[in-house]
Amino acid sequence: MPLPRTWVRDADGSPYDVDNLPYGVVSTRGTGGDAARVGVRIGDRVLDLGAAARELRPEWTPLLTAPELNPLLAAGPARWAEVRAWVRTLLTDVAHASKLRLLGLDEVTCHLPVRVGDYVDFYASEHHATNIGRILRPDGAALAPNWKHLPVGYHGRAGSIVVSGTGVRRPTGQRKAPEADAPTFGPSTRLDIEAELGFVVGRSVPWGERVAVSDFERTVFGVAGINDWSARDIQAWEYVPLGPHLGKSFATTMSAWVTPLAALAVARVPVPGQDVALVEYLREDEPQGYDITVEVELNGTVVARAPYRSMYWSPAQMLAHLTVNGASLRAGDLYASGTISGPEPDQLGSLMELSAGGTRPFTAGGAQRTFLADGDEVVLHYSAPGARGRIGLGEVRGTILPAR
Ligand SMILES: O=C(O)/C=C/C(=O)CC(=O)CC(=O)O
Ligand SMILES: [Ca+2]
Ligand SMILES: [Mg+2]
Repeated sequence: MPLPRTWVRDADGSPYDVDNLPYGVVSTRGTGGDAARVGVRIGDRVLDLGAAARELRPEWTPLLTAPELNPLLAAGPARWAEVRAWVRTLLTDVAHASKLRLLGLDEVTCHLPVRVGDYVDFYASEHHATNIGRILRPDGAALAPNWKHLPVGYHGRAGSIVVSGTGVRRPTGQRKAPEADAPTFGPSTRLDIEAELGFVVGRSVPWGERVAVSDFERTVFGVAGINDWSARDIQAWEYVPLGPHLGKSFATTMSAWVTPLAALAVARVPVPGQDVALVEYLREDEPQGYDITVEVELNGTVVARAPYRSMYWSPAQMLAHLTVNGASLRAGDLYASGTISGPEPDQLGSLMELSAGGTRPFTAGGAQRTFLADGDEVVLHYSAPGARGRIGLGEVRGTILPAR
């Protein structure tokens, strides 16, 4: 069966074709702007879904005219499928063209797409965990004894999640060189990135219930790009024994576009292989990940291509773990995979790894770098195989502003 074609100019065959259709929240630029509402990206345009609902599906107005995706997320998987099928019809049947409003990407402001409730960050890459473990704990085992028995994670700070394009202020805090007697206070000198994949929860799950690994696809709505900015000097001094805190809570950048799982069916791949027996709630017949690639660009130079398909833990296992103690989920909760690093030296998702703990500078944008300098711009580009060529999952962009 031939794949449906869109009537939207230049969108057919582009990374944002009708097989993709990620959701965002947009308002129109210009005098005063207008109210933020849901939009769908098609080519280099945005379908105003709020306006389409008002005109054509008034019963869906509450889901699609909100300034956040949360009402759509909360509507559940049957509704997600209906809305997606409807959008595809609108964009493939030219009879609808005159009733729709398409906005240029350059005409809109993209807002944080989700009001994030709780945010958890995992540590699911064996390559990353091994590399970081060696750098932070050179005298211990690279992987802690728990690492292959449960997806290690911590609760992050939802309130400092910002949308792609937001400037990131260099944080100030305490840090202590290993040989120093006492800590000092000042701007971080080891500011880093972490290229991650975020999973946006749709279905609410009441307090006391668990999510089985088999319920992943009806619980998670879609994925977003995440940069978990990390101040390595602050982190190294503060993290014992409770884990990451102010070294990470100052900012986390999220892509403007949330790609529904429905768009990623072609990108499903088995995880590389889990080599220890797991307790029952983490057992998945064939744990599946995604063949998503993150290109890490620093000041215009691609410094790494991080392969999500190399992650050890599957997103379904992370979700099952997150709720096994009865913790509830709300529409709009977010969990991130942890830094994506592959086995090769050009597949590392943090500068800490790319610079061997700050000991081996590399070149980006014509200059030497270990960690980030003020004014540096980082862009993470996400893509995956689709039904006809690669699909785009948006970008995560941020420029470092000097410390206050
Ligand atoms: O091993 C540690 O002490 C710290 C690890 C991290 O900083 C990584 C983290 O935030 C989780 C991840 O992104 O993989
Ligand atoms: Ca992280
Ligand atoms: Mg962070």
